[in-house]
Amino acid sequence: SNKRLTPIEKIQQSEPYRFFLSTVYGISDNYNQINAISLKEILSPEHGQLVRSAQFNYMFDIEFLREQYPPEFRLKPLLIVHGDSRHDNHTIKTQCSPYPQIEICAARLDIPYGTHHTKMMFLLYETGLRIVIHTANLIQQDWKQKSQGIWISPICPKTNDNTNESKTNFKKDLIEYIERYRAKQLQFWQKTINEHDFSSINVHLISSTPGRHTGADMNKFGHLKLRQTLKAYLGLENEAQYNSAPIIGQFSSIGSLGPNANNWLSKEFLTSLKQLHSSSLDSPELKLIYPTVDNVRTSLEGYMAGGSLPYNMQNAMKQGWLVNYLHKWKADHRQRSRASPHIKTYLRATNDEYKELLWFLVTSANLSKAAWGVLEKNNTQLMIRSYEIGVLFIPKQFSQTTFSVSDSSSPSFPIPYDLPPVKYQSSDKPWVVDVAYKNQPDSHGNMWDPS
Ligand SMILES: O=C(O)c1cnc2c(C(=O)O)cccc2c1O
Repeated sequence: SNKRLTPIEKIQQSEPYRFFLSTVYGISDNYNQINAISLKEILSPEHGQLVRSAQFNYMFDIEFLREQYPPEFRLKPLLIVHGDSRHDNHTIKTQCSPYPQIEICAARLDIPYGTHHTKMMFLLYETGLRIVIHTANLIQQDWKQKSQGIWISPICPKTNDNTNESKTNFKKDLIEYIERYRAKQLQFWQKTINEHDFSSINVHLISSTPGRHTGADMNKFGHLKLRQTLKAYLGLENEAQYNSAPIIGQFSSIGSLGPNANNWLSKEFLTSLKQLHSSSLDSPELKLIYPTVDNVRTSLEGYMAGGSLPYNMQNAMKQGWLVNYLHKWKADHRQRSRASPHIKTYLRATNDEYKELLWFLVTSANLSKAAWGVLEKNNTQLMIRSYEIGVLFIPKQFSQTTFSVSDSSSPSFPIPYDLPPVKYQSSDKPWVVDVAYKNQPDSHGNMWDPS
């Protein structure tokens, strides 16, 4: 149908997953209705009377952000949580100075090269508290022609019984995440989260906080939290049939992964992604989705899209072995093959047909040790450099054994890209941000010369 849905209709229709892609300027409107939402629609006054909000992110354009709030909400208290003086954040104070209602919290980054990647909103309405966890910076270009992922919680009602936990332990995990900032401006929000009933939440929280996590803390963050959650909740009957079930990682940047796959990717990291009780010998296929140079060149933004794909030559040249794992960005079924991905997702399918999923994760975390953590000191500590946050969908929490992907059966899971993934051709190269591309013009007729 060509009916334009209201923000509330979009959220109702997205049940039970509540997982959206950002709307894209330049594709047919039909593909911006179902499981697609804009920042203005997320902040729409339709959801209720806003009391105050908090915006966790990496990059901010405060004027742009304010414009996305309805005029009547622009005077409400707003807390900005950012990483200390990274990127253009040293201008945060300047951008916020005209607005006394905006408070600023600089997240401590005690480990070098860590970043505050987390992208999250706390929206406190008179009727309750909504959490939004997503992948987009708060700048216009991140919400215009890219593929971004967004999970929108129900509005959790106020309660005086602070034990109202979800079956996924979401409330406790979120409070533990916030506590790691050790920031007084977040104490109000810790208290507020505690005072709301989270029992309607059906996703697990997978977050990262900077630190050298040991002992009981080891499984609280990063890839060990994912490993432990999958182990505890996947609960598969005769799981042996899934030992070689394929795993997909999809992201918008890649860190330094070491001289070969065994260094971290296919040992430590893959062990967490494939977590099933039986440590079977068959190793599942790990397929990685990351844009080719041609994906970027032919995208709606052209080479400019590559500015948000900061995979640098210094890392790329050390890990040529990675190309064998790489697959193109292709999202024809969502009409987003040209909407460059800034979303990050990880999933496991039941088999090579990719008709059903065992689990699905949308997160801020790219493919890097800084985001997911790396085991140190003989596997007694997990060292994480950055703040990250994401939500994990497990079929059991939705009273299903697997998530159906085919549109036929409902409620099919709204996957962001086409499955099965398409391997790089021999002529394909991964996009690298700091090299020039001058032999073929992009969709705007421009070349890319970063020097
Ligand atoms: O979304 C993010 O958290 C994020 C973080 N970092 C970058 C960088 C960089 O760190 O150099 C360059 C370009 C885009 C991003 C970006 O989008």
